[in-house]
This record gives sequence, C-alpha cells and structure tokens, in this order.
Amino acid sequence: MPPPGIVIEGLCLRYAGESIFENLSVTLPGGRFSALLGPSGVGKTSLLRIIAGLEAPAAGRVYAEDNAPLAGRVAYMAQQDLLLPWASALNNVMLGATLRGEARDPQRAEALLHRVGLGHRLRALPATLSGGERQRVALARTLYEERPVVLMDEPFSALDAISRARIQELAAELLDQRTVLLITHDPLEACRLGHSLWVLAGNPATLGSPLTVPGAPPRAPDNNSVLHMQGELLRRLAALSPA
Ligand SMILES: Nc1ncnc2c1ncn2[C@@H]1O[C@H](COP(=O)(O)OP(=O)(O)OP(=O)(O)O)[C@@H](O)[C@H]1O
Repeated sequence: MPPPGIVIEGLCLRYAGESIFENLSVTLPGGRFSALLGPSGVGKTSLLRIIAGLEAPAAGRVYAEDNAPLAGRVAYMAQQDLLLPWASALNNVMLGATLRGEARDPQRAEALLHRVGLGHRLRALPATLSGGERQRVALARTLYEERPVVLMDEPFSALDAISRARIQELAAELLDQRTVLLITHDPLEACRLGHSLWVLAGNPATLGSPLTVPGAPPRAPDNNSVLHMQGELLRRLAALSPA
C-alpha cells in the first residue's frame, strides 16, 4: 500500500477559550515531503500532535486519503531526541517494540544504525554520543518503526550547520517515498527537503497556498531552485513579522 496523503478537514483548536485555528483544511500529498514553517506559537506543533492522534481538536478531522485508519501508521520524531539515558543506542532504536511488548529485531536495528553511520556505537549510551549522533539514533528509531507517515518537529534544529546538512541528506534518502511532514524554522532546510512548503500564520492560523520546489530532495544548498525558493519563503515569512 503506498503511503497515503493526509486530509485535514475543518480543524478547530482552542486552548482556554483562545482560538489557535478555526476551520483549517489542507491535504498533504502522499509519498512526499511537506515542510511547515511559521512564527513561534502559531500552532505548528499542535497541528502535528493532532495528526499524530496525541491531541483532540475541538472540531474537524484528520484522515488518510486511502480511508484506512491512520492509527499505527504514523511515526513521530520530536525536537529533543528523547532517548532513554540508561539504554544503549541499539536498545533505544528498538524502544517502541519494547514498550509495546513486541518481539524485537536486533539485526534490523543494527542495520539501521549502520545506515545512519553509527554501526561502531551500537552499545553506546546516549550521554557518550554527540548531539548529532543522538539525533541519528532518533532517526534510526523512527525508521525502525517502518511507518508510512512520518511527522518531524524541528528534529535537526539543535545541530551545527555541517551535522545538520548531513542528517538532512540522510533523512531525505531514508524517508524517500514516505508521507513526511517536517516542522522547521529554517528556510534552507525546508527548501532542501520539501516538495511542498506551507506557511502557517495568523490568529486564528491559516495556511497560505503552498510553494512547490522542483527537483528531488535532498537538493544542494546552492541549487538554483533552493536559492530562489528560499528567497520567496523569507519574503513570505518577513511579511508576517513587520519590523
Ligand atoms: N496544552 C496547552 N495548553 C494551553 N495552551 C497551549 C497548549 N499547547 C500549546 N498551547 C499554546 O498554543 C499555541 C500554539 O502552540 P504550538 O506549540 O503549537 O506552537 P508552535 O507554532 O509549534 O511554536 P514554536 O515554533 O515556538 O514551537 C501557543 O500559544 C501555546 O502557548
């Protein structure tokens, strides 16, 4: 079954009477990388949590375009790596299976750690890994779940420029063909990885029309369409934050 598109229909979310979004509707294309940008506090994480089924909207619904249930088909990768400090890299990759009481597959976990370049640190505890290495373990854990839909909330924001560029390339390669929604504050990251770029803005928040980036991710930082789209995106974001 190909990764489904995600339909968001008439979503309303309110916290303590304050409206975050009203009647928000959008379809995220299946098998594609969508990047979501927007000012701090606008509701990006809340939207991701609703799609992940971690939060209930006041109204509206989220469903898969193929109409099969989304439950069990979504993986979530958070901003912090959320690794268990006392578990090895290998056991952290298999954490989901452990928590669900399922049989674990150490060989597959090991193969994934090799793919993210950590084949030599299988037994390492998180405290002995760098920030970039921990995020690579978190990426391997996300991949271990083999879900067709992957939600990522600023997963690479804490990394230095070079580690970030490397893990972006890895993520684009390893998540190819899945339905990915990536929250980022980084226009370059959005333009390197995204097929469609969305800006969430306003109060209540709305989504403008998406920008489409031509070519396959990961695009080179100096790729012409990346440079062009980055400029366009910065203009859109700047228009939302008057000086
Ligand atoms: N559980 C909650 N209870 C009350 N208010 C909340 C809750 N979760 C989020 N909010 C508020 O809802 C708004 C949207 O929060 P959200 O985390 O979705 O924003 P965001 O766009 O992801 O921000 P950032 O870019 O800073 O991560 C914020 O004003 C936040 O304070």
